[in-house]
Amino acid sequence: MALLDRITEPKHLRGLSLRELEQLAGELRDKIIDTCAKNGGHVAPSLGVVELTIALHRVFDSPYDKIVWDVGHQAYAHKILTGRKEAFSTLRTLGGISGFPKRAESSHDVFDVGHSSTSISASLGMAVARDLKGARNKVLAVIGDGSMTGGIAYEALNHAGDLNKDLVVILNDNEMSISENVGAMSELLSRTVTNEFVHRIRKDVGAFLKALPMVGTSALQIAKKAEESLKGLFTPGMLFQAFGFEYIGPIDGHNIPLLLETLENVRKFDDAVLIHVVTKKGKGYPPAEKNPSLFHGVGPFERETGKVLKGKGGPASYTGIFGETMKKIARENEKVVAITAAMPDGTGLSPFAKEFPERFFDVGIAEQHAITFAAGLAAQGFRPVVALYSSFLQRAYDQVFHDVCLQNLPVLLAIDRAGVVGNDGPTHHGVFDLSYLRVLPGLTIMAPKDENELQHMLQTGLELDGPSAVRYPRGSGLGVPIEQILQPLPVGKGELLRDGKDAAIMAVGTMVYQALRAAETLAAEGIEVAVCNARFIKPLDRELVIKLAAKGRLITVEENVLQGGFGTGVLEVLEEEELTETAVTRLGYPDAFVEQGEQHELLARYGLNAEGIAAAVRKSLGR
Ligand SMILES: Cc1ncc(C[n+]2csc(CCOP(=O)(O)OP(=O)(O)O)c2C)c(N)n1
Ligand SMILES: CC(=O)[C@@H](O)[C@H](O)COP(=O)(O)O
Ligand SMILES: [Mg+2]
Repeated sequence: MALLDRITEPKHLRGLSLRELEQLAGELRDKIIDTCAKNGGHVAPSLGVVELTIALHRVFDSPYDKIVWDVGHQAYAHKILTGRKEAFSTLRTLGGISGFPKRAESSHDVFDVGHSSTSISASLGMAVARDLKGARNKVLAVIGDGSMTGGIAYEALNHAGDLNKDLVVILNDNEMSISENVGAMSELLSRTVTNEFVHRIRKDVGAFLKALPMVGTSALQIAKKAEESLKGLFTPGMLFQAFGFEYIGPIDGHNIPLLLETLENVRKFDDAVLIHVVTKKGKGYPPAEKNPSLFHGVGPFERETGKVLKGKGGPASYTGIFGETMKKIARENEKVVAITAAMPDGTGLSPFAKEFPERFFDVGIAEQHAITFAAGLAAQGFRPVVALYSSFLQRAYDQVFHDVCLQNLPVLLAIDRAGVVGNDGPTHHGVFDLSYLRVLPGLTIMAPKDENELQHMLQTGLELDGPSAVRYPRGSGLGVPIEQILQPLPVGKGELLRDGKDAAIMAVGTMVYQALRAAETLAAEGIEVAVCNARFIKPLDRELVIKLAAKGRLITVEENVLQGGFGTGVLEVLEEEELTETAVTRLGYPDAFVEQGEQHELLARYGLNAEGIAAAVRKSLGR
């Protein structure tokens, strides 16, 4: 019988020998690789923390002790060890278990995640709650080096240093974000990890600590002294000590005995402690070790070779076209600069970075800074393009309002992953941006019907005097021809793609071709429907709205929540024009968080495909 079959709760780990724990690590890796080969998933982050997860669950008493995972994309071993071994085969699928910790899924998932750098704040809150309740449980945050580039992590450290709570922060340092990690902090960490001198001293201190049968404050004091003895070097230890944390490390995060010993010791402290653990991203699966960026988050792949099964050969992705267009534009306009928040590959900017290294900026997982940094550049005459995922842009809402729109600065927001993203689920779906951006005065908002229009919209945004946003979806374009000359579009004008007397569909972005397909189906049934591509969510083409409203039945379609989105904008125009006779049906996402699943499954579920749109038109006509 596999060892894993004996572990239905973390407490079962306590009966295992060291050799068995190591065998268990192998079995966990096997299960993670097997499942992800079928379902896709965050393979490399999860493989890197298998030993750490075993050690955490062996030493601490989850869920009484609270383990807070940052981002949560590395928590697969945690899921398997906490009663979800069978359910793990449903990972990331519609109706299956989430790829991230989720409180609704298990009492061992103590905080919902998906966005980065929240773990120290959340665990500090839990530590304060514990003390207010007079409880004695431990609280642990596990945060990656990439997530330590996010400002909220330092806000939390700053606060924690002030409160001095019993709190453990485990810094899982694999020297990688999704791509290579960036920034001065990352350099400081890796300097320490690779510095021979520091290693030697720490080894000596480690041996000394082992020789003494002591725990608690005295051991910490020695660790502190060791840190202080590193004269002339500024170390992460000094930084974290300045924040009021005791610092332990760096230690090998794949060495189970060392992890157990360290965690056992730390369990007895009641101060704020940071343990710096060094791991290898993708550990134990050669394709992932060799290419940790690809295997950070990957679709289904062939287990034996690591070959990714789909994604090659079809139409270019919107992301790819965005990256290509950026290069084209930058060759013509030297004021154009590109900014990403730790997603150079995900946003398609890596080729731009290669061609224009001085005009490309990866700011780390720092969306707020990315926007204000862009505003500074724009204030000095540059044309910054900030490429962010829709869901992550939410982090920087005040910066878009205060630093960009209020000053009418010409920053272009390239909003990728707008609409449903698929298996990452509700933390990552980009279904709110039209609503939260539409309320900002002076912001021009566009959504292309296809990848060719995307490039023209980027050109349009860059020719405006004020701020603009272009939102486009995850995945392949439609395979339409890509025009070589970039044409700015007339601002605030939609295009009528098809006329029809019975009703009109006003669609934006990904919904335009679906609307056209719906109109074709309806035409075969004798229903004649007009279809327009709105192109601009703001400013809306009022003339077009008025013209189409005259047909008596208007159907708006968007890949956004209905509250405050494109359809709401159309209703506002009708109200302002007193065209209250027109029957309006709005299609979009409801006032609820959209679950995980394949994009096409989710679109079908919410009626946002040709069939759903056709059904809505029939209903509106009473057929
Ligand atoms: C606010 C936010 N921005 C961007 C991301 C995308 N993202 C997910 S994981 C990750 C890298 C995290 O690196 P690290 O914390 O070191 O974890 P590792 O994957 O290396 O284990 C990024 C940029 C995110 N989840 N949240
Ligand atoms: C965990 C995380 O936030 C990212 O890894 C995300 O899963 C990437 O998504 P894409 O695959 O859409 O780039
Ligand atoms: Mg990392």
